[in-house]
Amino acid sequence: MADNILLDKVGLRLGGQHFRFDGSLPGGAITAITGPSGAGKSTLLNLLAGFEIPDQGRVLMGGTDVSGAHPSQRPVSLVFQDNNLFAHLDVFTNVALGIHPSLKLREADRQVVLQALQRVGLDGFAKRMPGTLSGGEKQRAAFARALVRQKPVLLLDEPFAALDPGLGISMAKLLLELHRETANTVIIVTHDPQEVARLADYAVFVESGAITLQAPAAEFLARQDLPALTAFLSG
Ligand SMILES: Nc1ncnc2c1ncn2[C@@H]1O[C@H](COP(=O)(O)OP(=O)(O)OP(=O)(O)O)[C@@H](O)[C@H]1O
Repeated sequence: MADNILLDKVGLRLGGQHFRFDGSLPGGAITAITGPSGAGKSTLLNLLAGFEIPDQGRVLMGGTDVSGAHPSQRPVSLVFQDNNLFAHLDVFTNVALGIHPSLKLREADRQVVLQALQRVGLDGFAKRMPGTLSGGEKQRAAFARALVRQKPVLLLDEPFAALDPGLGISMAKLLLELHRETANTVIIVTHDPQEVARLADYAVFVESGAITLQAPAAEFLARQDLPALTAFLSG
């Protein structure tokens, strides 16, 4: 299950921006990606998800080169800050899309969806439409869909940023619980140093389109030699 991720001299140009990512993210751990606004955190996640394809270098997951692979062919599931759900489909269907994009579900699949909803505390929400859910409930539904996909790598782009702090903390707890059960590889982009402390085993700092530090979370949070990191940590 534990897929480590290797960014092997990945180069990408987007408009006037040039990104160069070189590093490795440990399998089976929670890695936080942090850094100043506009540094390239989402771009790094998009390279992992397959929404961006490198101009140079390679992306490896569990030893397999996925550099040119379509998002659906990668061992990843995704949870973003918002826009995770299709507004015209009920919660059950949104989650079921994680199993089969065609929605051809067997009875066993239906049970898996219902169990995932129960797991994230959305028992009884199957028929609700996304527009009737709170922000936290929408995020729970997105987690349920990521759960049923059962992919070894979970990518999250600021999944709690739009939630109020209390809800963000309870969602982070849910993420930790799910991670302990599955021992999957979790990569989470966050602006919040407290979230790094709360969640991450390992952390990566991105500055001006490159990784400038990668370290175990405790070491990362104690580093005082990178001015941009010091600024980030002091909020
Ligand atoms: N498709 C694109 N074309 C041109 N420039 C882009 C494109 N995508 C991203 N950029 C630029 O690349 C830089 C990095 O963007 P990215 O979204 O990865 O940063 P970020 O670290 O996630 O920022 P934030 O914390 O503000 O979300 C930004 O300056 C952005 O404007």
